[in-house]
Amino acid sequence: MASRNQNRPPRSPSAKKDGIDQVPFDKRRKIGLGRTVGPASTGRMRQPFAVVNSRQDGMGNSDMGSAEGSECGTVEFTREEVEALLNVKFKGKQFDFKGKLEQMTEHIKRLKLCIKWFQQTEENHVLEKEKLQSVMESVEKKCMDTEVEMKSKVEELNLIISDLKKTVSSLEERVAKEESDKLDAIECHRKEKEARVDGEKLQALLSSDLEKTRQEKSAAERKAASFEDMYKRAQEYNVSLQQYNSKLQKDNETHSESLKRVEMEKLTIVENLSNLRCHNKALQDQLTSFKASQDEFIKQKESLSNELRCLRGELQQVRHDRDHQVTKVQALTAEVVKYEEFTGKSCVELDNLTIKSNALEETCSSQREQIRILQQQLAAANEKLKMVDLSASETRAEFEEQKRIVQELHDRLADTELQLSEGEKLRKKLHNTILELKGNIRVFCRVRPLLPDDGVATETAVIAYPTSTEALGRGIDLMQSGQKHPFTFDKVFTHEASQQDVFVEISQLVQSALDGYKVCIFAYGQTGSGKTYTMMGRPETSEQKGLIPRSLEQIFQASQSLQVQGWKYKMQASMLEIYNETIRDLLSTNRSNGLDVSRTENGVQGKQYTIKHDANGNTHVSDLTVVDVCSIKEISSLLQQAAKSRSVGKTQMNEQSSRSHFVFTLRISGVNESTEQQVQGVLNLIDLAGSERLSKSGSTGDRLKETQAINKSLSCLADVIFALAKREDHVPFRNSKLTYLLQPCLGGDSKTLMFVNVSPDPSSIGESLCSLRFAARVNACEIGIPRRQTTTVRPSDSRLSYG
Ligand SMILES: Nc1ncnc2c1ncn2[C@@H]1O[C@H](COP(=O)(O)OP(=O)(O)OP(=O)(O)O)[C@@H](O)[C@H]1O
Repeated sequence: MASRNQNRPPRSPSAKKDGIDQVPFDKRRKIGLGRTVGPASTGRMRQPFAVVNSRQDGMGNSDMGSAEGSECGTVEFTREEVEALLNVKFKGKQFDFKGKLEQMTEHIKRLKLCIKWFQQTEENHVLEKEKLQSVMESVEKKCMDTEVEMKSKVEELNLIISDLKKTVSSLEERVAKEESDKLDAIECHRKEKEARVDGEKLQALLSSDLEKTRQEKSAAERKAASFEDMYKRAQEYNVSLQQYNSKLQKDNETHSESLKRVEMEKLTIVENLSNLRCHNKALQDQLTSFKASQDEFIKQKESLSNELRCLRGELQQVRHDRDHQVTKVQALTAEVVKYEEFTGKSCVELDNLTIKSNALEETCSSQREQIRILQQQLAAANEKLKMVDLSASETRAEFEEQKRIVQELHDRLADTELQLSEGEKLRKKLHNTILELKGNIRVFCRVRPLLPDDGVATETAVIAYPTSTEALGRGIDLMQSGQKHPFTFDKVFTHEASQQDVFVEISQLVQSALDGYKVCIFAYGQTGSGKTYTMMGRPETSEQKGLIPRSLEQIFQASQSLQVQGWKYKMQASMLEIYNETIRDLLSTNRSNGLDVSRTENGVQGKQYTIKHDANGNTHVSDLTVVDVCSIKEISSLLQQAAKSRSVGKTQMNEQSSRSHFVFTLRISGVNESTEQQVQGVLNLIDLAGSERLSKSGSTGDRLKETQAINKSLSCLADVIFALAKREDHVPFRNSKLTYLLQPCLGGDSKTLMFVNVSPDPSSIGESLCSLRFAARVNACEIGIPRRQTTTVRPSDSRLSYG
């Protein structure tokens, strides 16, 4: 025991003053729940062992002796030396305790040196890492800046390029459009010209036709005039012929009268015929001549009539011709008018087209000018683009260079990270070794938020969290009457920490229950500090579920995913509470008035449960209901049943949930049929009753009895912790049901974690200080070495059973 005490770190005077067994920061920082299983880890601290050095002469007087003399920090260890140091075996005769003690002292000194060296190396590593990270960050920042700048430049350029491309394409489109317009206009112009020429030709033709027609018209008019003259003359001639005819008829009448007279005369003459025969003959001759002249006149008349008829026909023809010519003239006149109109229209159209053509020519020339300007602009833009390309390629080259540097730094960082991870592995191994040598219990502190019932403004906060690097996330300062009480734990959760945040920190611990470790998590703190909230929470809401439901969910999920590796798990759950130093089975189906009952020959009586620990450190409570569970659903219903059992007890006996200690136990047995491995883990999740000062509680009667029972069991817990901390020969585990139940967790080979729950309410500062002091003591307490329960089974023996 004396030699173990030499290994312990010196206590700070302030810690002593506070009555706290404080462990220095650096040492505690490495404290964790390692799970190294090997020849070294399976050995217990209390077992005798021999020292064997890596570069040794068999008695440990090796090169490491050089390290031994210089504690100032110039000593260095190689990996082999460290491993040799971790795997030392002490030599000597069986009962040469003195020799062995010396060897152990030597070995412990070397271990200290090694730990010191490692701490320095680790600090150096951390410093180097930080340096590298800062360099890396600055370079990455620079690089990112450059990248961002580049990106923005490239984007800008891309924008300019796209703008220019758009402009060019739009201009090209416009040019093409203008060209096509121009071509259309030219085509139109050409067509118009052709139409104009055709029109002109047509006009000329029409003009000549018109001229011809005019000539024809004038000829026709002349002809018509001549025909009219002729008609007039023919009419006149007709009139004269009619006059002549009437004259001839008159003459004929006169001649007839003359003939009559002649005949009369003939008669006279006949009378005077003879006389006148001659005369008659002459007269007859005269008559014949007259007849001949009459025939001739008749003939002449007939020929004149024929001529008149002809002339009339001719006149008719001329009239007809004239009418025809007049209609023709009229048609020609209309045609002339039409042509004149058409020619006028064509002229207007031609003028319009000429104007349009002129306008188009003007547009063409202006567009030609515009195209020229745009081409100039394009050339300038191309020039600019070239420049920009040049600068972009320069920037790209710079970027590539930066990228290369970043890559180099990445590589260096990866190397360093590799080194660090190697170091981390070594650190973990050393840490586990330290933990195993020290057998510490981990302590997490959780501060609940201020509740409306606290009735205190946040300004009067009495809890602060130090922000120094060494205490960040691990320190908590309690202010009481202007005095600061600093505490450091493995982890401190502020009032802002969620249930998930808390669970993340313990999930590894829960996982190790599946790996065959005994795991115990319990919550300690004054009434109303948040123990039940932390352990159970509100299982019905996913965000406020506590550690118990979350742990069980994880256990079932992990056990299922391990099935692919050949693992088969069997789980058994039990739940009990310790109320007034009495164990109560919360899953018992025979409950009466909140008490478990059993029927005996003498009638019904309360069950007496006894706690037993076997050689493997497994705890058994006689007659306790143990239920096989296969799913989280089953466990949830059991938890509900337990909650009901507790609440029944509460109602009947006017107790509060905090008036009893709640213990949930899950036994996990795993068999791997392929590797023939067997593990047995236990997960104990405990919600302790709330500590309360009698003076403050003002309890009386049953309530006073409960408070006294709680305080007694908690003070028994404190006694056990203090005895363990002082490494006393006798640890009073049996003084209370709670401590006896927790014996394997506190003094055995469990991985144990204590939550100390603290209320931020200033009126609770006294209790908070007590809780924190107690927790600090627990933190400094050395318990057994976590040991994994694993065996290799014969395939036929793979069925598990509990005693
Ligand atoms: N972290 C937290 N966030 C929000 N509310 C909390 C938190 N911790 C505790 N509370 C609330 O504080 C109140 C007291 O918490 P809880 O019942 O868990 O305390 P307790 O320590 O178990 O008390 P007791 O010892 O009397 O059982 C409850 O209303 C709970 O919801």
